[in-house]
Amino acid sequence: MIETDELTKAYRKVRAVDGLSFAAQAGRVTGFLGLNGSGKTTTLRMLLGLTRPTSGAALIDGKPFTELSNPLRKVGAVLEQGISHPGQSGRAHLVAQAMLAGTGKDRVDLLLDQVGLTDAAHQRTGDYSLGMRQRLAVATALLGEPEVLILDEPANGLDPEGIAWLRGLLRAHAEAGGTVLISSHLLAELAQLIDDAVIIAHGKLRYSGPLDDLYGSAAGRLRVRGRDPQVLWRVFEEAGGKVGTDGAALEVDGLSAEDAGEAAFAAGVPIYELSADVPNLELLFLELAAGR
Ligand SMILES: Nc1ncnc2c1ncn2[C@@H]1O[C@H](COP(=O)(O)OP(=O)(O)OP(=O)(O)O)[C@@H](O)[C@H]1O
Repeated sequence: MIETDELTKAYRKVRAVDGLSFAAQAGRVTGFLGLNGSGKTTTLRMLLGLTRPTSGAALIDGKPFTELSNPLRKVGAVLEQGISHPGQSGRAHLVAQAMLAGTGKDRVDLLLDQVGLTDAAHQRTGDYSLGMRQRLAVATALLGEPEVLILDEPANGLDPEGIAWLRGLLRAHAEAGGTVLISSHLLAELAQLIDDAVIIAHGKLRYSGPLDDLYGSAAGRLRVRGRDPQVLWRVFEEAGGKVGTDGAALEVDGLSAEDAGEAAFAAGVPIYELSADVPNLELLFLELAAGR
């Protein structure tokens, strides 16, 4: 499990991270979301012991990274891409990283296969596409068979096939009991990958919880047409809805389609049309992430 408690990092002029408390649970894939400059990388760096917190705690299984007995085996991380030497092949890069981490070279070919780079194993990483570099970075993070994965913007540069691959990999890792924390500045990029979302703005927590609950809170507006709009207007308001009209149909906020249908049925008014807008998750994310 990954946990932060009132985590704060103050630079001279900015509080990059400001009293941030959240947890990423084992067995779940957690998205760490915020606009550019909201403090994501600073938080991940504190979790990885690369930046010292001004106050508060950044913990992995209850301990700061620097106090873990075997940190490279416990935590695999992708912080920025482009860490490999451009003249080195993907395979040579992984072999060198395995030596550095003391994990042995046995898993290198298996990992190349797992991230879909077997055919490009001997190609110079300088010639890799952005998506291939992301795959290599993920392979590097997996070298020590870590329980915890921390990935900064791993979906950046991946095409739909790459996203599907990443989803499968992260899902398998979580299902095996691992903890996954991945950051992005786009909710849409992570929507298919994550179970839980942590959203920050200006270093402060704005949302933490299941992605489904976020969808729930973004319940769409209903559009209703029926035989007697005036009666419907009244019964929807009595049921707790906020009612308006676009001239052709009633527009109802704050009621589920089920509640609206039942209320109309109870009032004896036939319904001709009842539809719900798809919740605009990106809009909701932008509102939360803007931190207003
Ligand atoms: N070493 C530093 N010295 C001074 N200010 C810093 C330092 N590192 C980060 N900051 C500031 O802290 C804030 C948060 O930066 P951070 O890189 O953590 O955000 P981010 O959410 O990861 O953004 P991005 O998605 O652009 O990487 C920014 O205002 C940044 O300018």
